[in-house]
Order: sequence, then structure tokens, then C-alpha cells
Amino acid sequence: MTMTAHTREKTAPGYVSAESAQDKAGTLIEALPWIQRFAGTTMVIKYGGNAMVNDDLRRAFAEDIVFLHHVGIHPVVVHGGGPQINSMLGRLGIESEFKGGLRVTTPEAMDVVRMVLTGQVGRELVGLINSHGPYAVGMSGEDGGLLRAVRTGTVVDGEEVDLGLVGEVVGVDPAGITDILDAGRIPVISTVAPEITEEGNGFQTTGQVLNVNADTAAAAVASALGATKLVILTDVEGLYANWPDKSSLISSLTASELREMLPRLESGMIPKMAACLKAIDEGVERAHIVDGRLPHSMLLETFTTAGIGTQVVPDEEVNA
Ligand SMILES: Nc1ncnc2c1ncn2[C@@H]1O[C@H](COP(=O)(O)OP(=O)(O)O)[C@@H](O)[C@H]1O
Ligand SMILES: CC(=O)N[C@@H](CCC(=O)OP(=O)(O)O)C(=O)O
Repeated sequence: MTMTAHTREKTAPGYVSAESAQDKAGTLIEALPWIQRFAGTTMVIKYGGNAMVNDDLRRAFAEDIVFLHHVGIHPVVVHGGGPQINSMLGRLGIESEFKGGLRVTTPEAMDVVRMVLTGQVGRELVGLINSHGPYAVGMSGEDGGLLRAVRTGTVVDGEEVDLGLVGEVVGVDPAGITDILDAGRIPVISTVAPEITEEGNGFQTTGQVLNVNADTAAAAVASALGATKLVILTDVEGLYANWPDKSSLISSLTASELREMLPRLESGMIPKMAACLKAIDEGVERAHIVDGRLPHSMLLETFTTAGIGTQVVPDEEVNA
């Protein structure tokens, strides 16, 4: 980050009036209780492919992550890359389709998924964060046995659908992540996962890697780390009760309300909201859907009293 020396000349670029300086102080002070609340805790931030398509937004996201780190929060970034995978599959002339919000993944497509997520999208995010200092360390679900997955299909209109090399995370070994956090760095995780077969109390890897939806993987990582928050950035303002009616944005709902809504959701919102529910069910305090098209949306969500987007809260909190 470039810093310019302080200047007090009224004509100097960046000069702010006393009122404007007061506004800035107000903004900083509003953040204080939230900094106190979250310092020392882990937050898992899932950065979605559709919110990553613009350079300025990507840079703003990287700044937010470094900001969180410097106020004492331990951010863990889990990223997607659906549009980037689509684009590479298109360039290579490989067809692909989605069913129930998940990509039907052939062995040929799996090679591209792995290459794009770990070799391209992850690298770019690491580079953007590290333009501020040597913070980010990239890892994939394959590294250090981080993720374990089994093959999964999905149900569309009551019918079982085979998705090919698609996995559901059944185990997370967070040791690799905590090593990176303990070293004072920021893990950036791509969600390719080794396939396992479970035997008794143990498991064996099959040598195959599986394509895992990044929202679902982020939820599994958040619960394994005992994170305080799971924040999912996407390309809408939040969850709409009657999509696409823009007046139906939900600002807060309980896990039970979400569970009841889940069967009626469509496309990309299915894995996202299922991920939020899983995280809350497994002890994460808050799960959020936030508009990644809004610059610095992470900071707005974390450090303002009203927050933004949609939050999912445990039932007990509302009934208490
Ligand atoms: N109820 C809903 N509320 C908000 N968005 C919805 C809803 N139902 C479907 N969607 C769609 O889900 C999309 C987000 O999912 P997806 O495209 O997979 O995002 P990402 O790439 O960020 O993971 C939105 O852009 C919207 O088109
Ligand atoms: C199984 C499955 O659908 N995997 C996703 C993985 C990437 C992802 O989840 O990216 P977004 O977060 O940008 O949607 C895919 O192949 O697109």
C-alpha cells in the first residue's frame, strides 16, 4: 500500500475539512465495539466467482482482508471461481452444465476446475493480498489433508441426478489452516478435495480429486475452525424471499426459518443457504450473505451496527 506524508495545507490533495474529519472519526468509533467483539476470533470469508469479476472489487476485497487481519481478526479466505471455470471450459471447447446449482463434472472438466481454482483464481487472490505485505498463503483442499470428500449427486424435481466427479465435504483437518494463522498469515483456500472411502472409524483416499461447491466447503471449514462468522460474498444484495422481487430482501432470519425456505430456493442460492444453515447448526455464531459488488462490503458488514445483506442467526438467540 502506498502512503503519502501528512500535509495540512488546505489546497493539498486529500485535505479534509473539520466536519468531514469528524465524520471519519464517527465511522472509526462506530467500529470500536465490533473490533473489541471480533479481535482474536476467526472469520471465514467465501469469495464467490461472480463477485470477483471486476479488478477494482478484487483489490477492495484484498484491502478488507488485510484490514481485518490488522485489527486482530483471523480471516480465512475460501474462494470459488465458477465464472472463471466456465470461461476456461469455453476456451477449451468443453461443455458443462449445472444441476441443482452444482456443475456436472466430467474427468476432463475436473482437470480444468483444479487448474483454474488452484492455479489461477487462488494465485490471483494471494497476489492481491500480498501487494500489501507478505500475508497470504494459498492452499487447496488437497494440501495437508485439509478436505475430505465423498461423491454426491443431487435431487432435482424429486429425481436423483448423477453429477460425476462432484464431492460433498465429509471431513476437515484444520491443522494446516491453524499453522498458517499461528504464523500470522492469511490462508487462501481453493476447494478441490481428495475423494475418500470411509472404513470403520478410518478412511482411505482413492487418488481421485472431486469438485466441491465452494460455499459448502467454506461452511465445513468455518465449523471445523469454530469460526465466529461465515461471510459469503456474492453478486446479489442478499437472500430474497420472493426472488427476483427486489423488495423482498431478507435482512435477518433464524436457522428454522431458513430450513423451512430451503426446498423452495433456486440455482446458486441453494448451496449458499444450505452452507449458512450447516454453519449455524454446527456452532458458527452468524452466517451472512453479502453483496460483493459493493466495494468494501466486508467492512460494512463487520464494523457497522446495522450490517448489510442477509444474516442467519441461531433460533435460541431470538427465542431467548
Ligand atoms: N432467493 C434468491 N435470492 C437471491 N438470489 C437468488 C435467489 N434465488 C436464486 N438466486 C440467484 O443466485 C445467484 C447467486 O449464486 P451464484 O451465481 O452461484 O453466486 P456465486 O458465484 O457468488 O457463488 C444470484 O445471482 C441470483 O441470480
Ligand atoms: C460442484 C461445483 O459446482 N463446483 C463449483 C466450484 C467453484 C465454485 O463454487 O465457484 P462459485 O463460488 O464462484 O460458484 C464449480 O465447478 O463451479
